[in-house]
Amino acid sequence: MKRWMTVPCRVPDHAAAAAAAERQDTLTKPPGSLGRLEALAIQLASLQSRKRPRVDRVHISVFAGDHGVAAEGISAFPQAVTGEMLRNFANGGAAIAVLARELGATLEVVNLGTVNDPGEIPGVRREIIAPSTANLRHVPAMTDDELDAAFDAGIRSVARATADGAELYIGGDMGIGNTTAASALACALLGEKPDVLAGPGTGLDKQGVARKAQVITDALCAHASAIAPREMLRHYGGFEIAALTGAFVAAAQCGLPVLVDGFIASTAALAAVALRPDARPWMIFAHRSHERGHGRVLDALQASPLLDLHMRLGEASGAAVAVPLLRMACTLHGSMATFAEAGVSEA
Ligand SMILES: Cc1cc2ncn([C@H]3O[C@H](COP(=O)(O)O)[C@@H](O)[C@H]3O)c2cc1C
Ligand SMILES: O=C(O)c1cccnc1
Repeated sequence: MKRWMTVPCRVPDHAAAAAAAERQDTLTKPPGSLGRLEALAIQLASLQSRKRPRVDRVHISVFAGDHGVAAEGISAFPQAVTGEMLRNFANGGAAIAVLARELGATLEVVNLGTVNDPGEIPGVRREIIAPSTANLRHVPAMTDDELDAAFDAGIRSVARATADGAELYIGGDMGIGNTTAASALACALLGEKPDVLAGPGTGLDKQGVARKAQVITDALCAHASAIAPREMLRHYGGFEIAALTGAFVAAAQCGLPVLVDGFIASTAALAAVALRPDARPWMIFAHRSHERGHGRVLDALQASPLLDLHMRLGEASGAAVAVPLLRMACTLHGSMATFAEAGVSEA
């Protein structure tokens, strides 16, 4: 285990949570009537160590990487799409680019290795590890060095977010074939069967999903010796998945709250919690993806996501859509009048 992984995560500020809870009960509403918005404001207060939390400054990092397992025909789309989407992120046409603009969030896109590499593009960071991971059906997806490089990419993105004064960190994924990698990783971490976790991804038909489940079954058999979470991540993961794992641990270590996106990001979060259980309090789960395995992963993390919009895109899009809810929770908490201020009678 590398040294950074041994650094403990910050402990949420329970006094700030208590102060925020106390303030909630003085606001002009029946106590508890704003439901989960109250809990969110209190949780953010404890994570930001502030009586009145804010999520004005949002940092979004989208990590892209290709997957050797794409050779097994487990995606409805060709592998070239990963590289092509990098241009679309940079040109502002991808879903997450539109949402980040709408939110006034910082969006950075990190190319960790794509077969159809677009080269230098303004607005895309090049942190190439290799053109692709290896085919996890037969061999480990990554070498030790590649895994560490992917972790580092995630850790560095958190450092940039912190330096930029971010109040919330969001991580996203782009990588054709990554629902297969994430499903395999989740199967390994949870001891679950492939047909419970494998879903259509970008739109496989029934036969395609059955093929995908078989590929994962073969992988679990080939890598039965990968027992420790780090080894599971190395054997089944991808560059972008490992970067997200590294980022989530790093964010928890430096006390930056994380809003977790869909199936891919949640599986990276599951790996992060397997590596460092004290990272879990720093995660807020944005939405329930329509991808089949997400429910099982959320259950394992004891997470109740904020939204269920049947989204199944990744790219951090589901997390971005949930940001306005966090902002409204903070604004209500910070700006509502108290009973005393408004001259309203209490119960
Ligand atoms: C145009 C396009 C944009 C995307 N943005 C995210 N994904 C998402 O879908 C892919 C995973 O699904 P699978 O495992 O079935 O390949 C990943 O790239 C993920 O980020 C996209 C997929 C496509 C096709
Ligand atoms: O929920 C996700 O993260 C997801 C689902 C399908 C395809 N790509 C990502």
